[in-house]
Amino acid sequence: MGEIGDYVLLNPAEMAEADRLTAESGVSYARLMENAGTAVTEAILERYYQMPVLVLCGPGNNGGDGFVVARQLKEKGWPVHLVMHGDRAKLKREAAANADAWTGRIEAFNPDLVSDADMVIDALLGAGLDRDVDGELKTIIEAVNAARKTVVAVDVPSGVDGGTGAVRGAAIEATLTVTFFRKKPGHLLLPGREKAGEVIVADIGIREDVLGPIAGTLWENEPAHWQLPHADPAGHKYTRGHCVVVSGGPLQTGASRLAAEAALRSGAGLVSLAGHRDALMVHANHVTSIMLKEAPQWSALEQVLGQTKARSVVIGPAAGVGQATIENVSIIMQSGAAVVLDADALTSFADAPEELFRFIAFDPSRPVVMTPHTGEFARLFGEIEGSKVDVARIAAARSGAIVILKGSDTVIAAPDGRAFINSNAPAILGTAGSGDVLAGIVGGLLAQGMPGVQAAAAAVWIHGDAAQRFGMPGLISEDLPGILPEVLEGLV
Ligand SMILES: NC(=O)C1=CN([C@@H]2O[C@H](COP(=O)(O)OP(=O)(O)OC[C@H]3O[C@@H](n4cnc5c(N)ncnc54)[C@H](O)[C@@H]3O)[C@@H](O)[C@H]2O)[C@H](O)CC1
Ligand SMILES: [K+]
Repeated sequence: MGEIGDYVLLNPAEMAEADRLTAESGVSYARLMENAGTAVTEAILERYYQMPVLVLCGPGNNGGDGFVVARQLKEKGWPVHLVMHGDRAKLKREAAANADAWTGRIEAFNPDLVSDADMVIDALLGAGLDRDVDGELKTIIEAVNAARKTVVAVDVPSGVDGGTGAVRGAAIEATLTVTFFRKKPGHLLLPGREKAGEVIVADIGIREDVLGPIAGTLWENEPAHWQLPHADPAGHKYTRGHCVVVSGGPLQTGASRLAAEAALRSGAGLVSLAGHRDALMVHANHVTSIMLKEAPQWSALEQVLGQTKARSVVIGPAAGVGQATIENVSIIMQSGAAVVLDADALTSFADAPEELFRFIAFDPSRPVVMTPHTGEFARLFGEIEGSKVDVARIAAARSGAIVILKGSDTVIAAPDGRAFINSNAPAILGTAGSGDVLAGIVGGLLAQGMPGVQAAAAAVWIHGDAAQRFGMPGLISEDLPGILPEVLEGLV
């Protein structure tokens, strides 16, 4: 496990600042570019035997890195062709110097060069991408993608915005991307993540201490960021916290039961399902260690929360959209318990999101975590401009809740601006009930007193790791709670 700072993600402006601070400390840009090219060459030599390679260089420093790679591979005896897009005479300083040091030809693009190569090095555009790709550049990118060669991208696949993961017009589909110093958000956010292939981070001599002044608040979600609650040897089920999960009606009990099972498996000392008697009778056919508490309406739920001393409450999974859920949310928000708002608990406020945000503001001392997918998110927050990280951060600030914006690139954002991009979730996790399990894991961790942001980030990672451990097609949500002990054992 690394340090938190290892997982910070730098957007292009922050990366430029890292370069500048490094240059100030006496490491030249020429040295950084040489090191960048060398890192790419080494990654290639570690993975591949010699083969015919086409290096594509663009008009900026990304192209400069390409000239370094071309020179080094040629020195190793590789057959290298090199194409430059843009005007050779306009290359600046270090890029121009490396173009001068290239002893081979600079060729004009022609699709046969792609067909004749077995590997393509993509050094067309990196952090300097500032507009959509079109014209010859787009033709080159499309020709490379159509040829299905091994493609090694320098820094980011050209056309992917390193800050947001957006594809600007067209983007290279890389097999391997070698980036420098730290990953960029665009390596983890879709669709950029799918274009990048394997991502490796190379040390090019940028000093670690430059991170201090940059002080990024966006990280890849990794266990280094959180500490699971210790099971105190002197503790008992009451000290490990009681999580109450609100049930749906008798024909909609599965979702809340999945959440309850996940909460218990995540280490909550006690878990209760609360709802109508009819629904509890259905649950009774399925659960053993989970308790059942009658709470046909908000006033009874208030009593249950008091009697159980609930430390966390999960509401939403098939809870029903409408007034009853709104009233339940209102009562839960005043109980002092940490709260997980999912699914129907979010949709119930589609017409009056400000009312929900007022409930959240009742008591800023207890965490509220909301777990929307994109549809639920839009119902509460409308259309927000920006990357998935921007959007989640704005929603967290506006609502006062910790927002888990779900997807294969789930983003966790806190009202104070801290955010995490999760990257360990396999595609098999997109299955019915998967979100209910996630809500339950968050509830289980909150019941044990874990701070809200950490509980949210840990739950998302644990959920992804459980699916990875299942590792086969055919995963159903019922499989997940049973895998949680294995995941948790790996973390303590
Ligand atoms: N970060 C580091 O420490 C180091 C980075 N290196 C490499 O440098 C690039 C970033 O270089 P920069 O010159 O800033 O940008 P680019 O090479 O990505 O491109 C700028 C160039 O491209 C033009 N341009 C932008 N968008 C388009 C477009 N859609 N179509 C056509 N042309 C476009 C723009 O006008 C400029 O002319 C970084 O990624 C690293 O690879 C260092 O070499 C090592 C140190
Ligand atoms: K590139």
